[in-house]
Amino acid sequence: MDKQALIEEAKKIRENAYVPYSKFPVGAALLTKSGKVYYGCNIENAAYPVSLCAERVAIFKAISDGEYEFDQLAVVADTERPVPPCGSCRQVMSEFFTKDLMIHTSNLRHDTKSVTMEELLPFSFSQDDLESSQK
Ligand SMILES: O=c1ccn([C@H]2C[C@H](O)[C@@H](CO)O2)c(=O)[nH]1
Ligand SMILES: [Zn+2]
Repeated sequence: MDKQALIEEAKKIRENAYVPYSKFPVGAALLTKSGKVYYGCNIENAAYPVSLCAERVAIFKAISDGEYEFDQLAVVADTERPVPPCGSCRQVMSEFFTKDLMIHTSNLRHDTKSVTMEELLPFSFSQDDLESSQK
């Protein structure tokens, strides 16, 4: 599956978003190295901060299936510019994605900005930092 097809998948799953509060549906499609696609949409809650973004739903679904090898991620929302993932999602991505993994952010007009994990979250806190203090 190529980048454009993955963006289309993200656009489709966006329709399942549960967004009564923000009315801002987002879709994410995560391709594994084995060729499987994990889908995520944002799911909100009356207790606003409990809501989860589309990206994290897709990643957590994959991890809970025992999938850890990822190829690329697409994220789509109806924004003016390609939708930028939030900081919390960037941190979760950095836990599981290699620095060169491509993240394609897009809007409904298919304006797309593709960045690497390293570009999306440089100088990220990681397991290495924890380990370096556990001597
Ligand atoms: O990249 C993003 C940005 C925002 N949201 C969600 C969180 C919330 O449900 C709504 C408005 O912030 O959009 C995502 O799912 N992904
Ligand atoms: Zn997020």
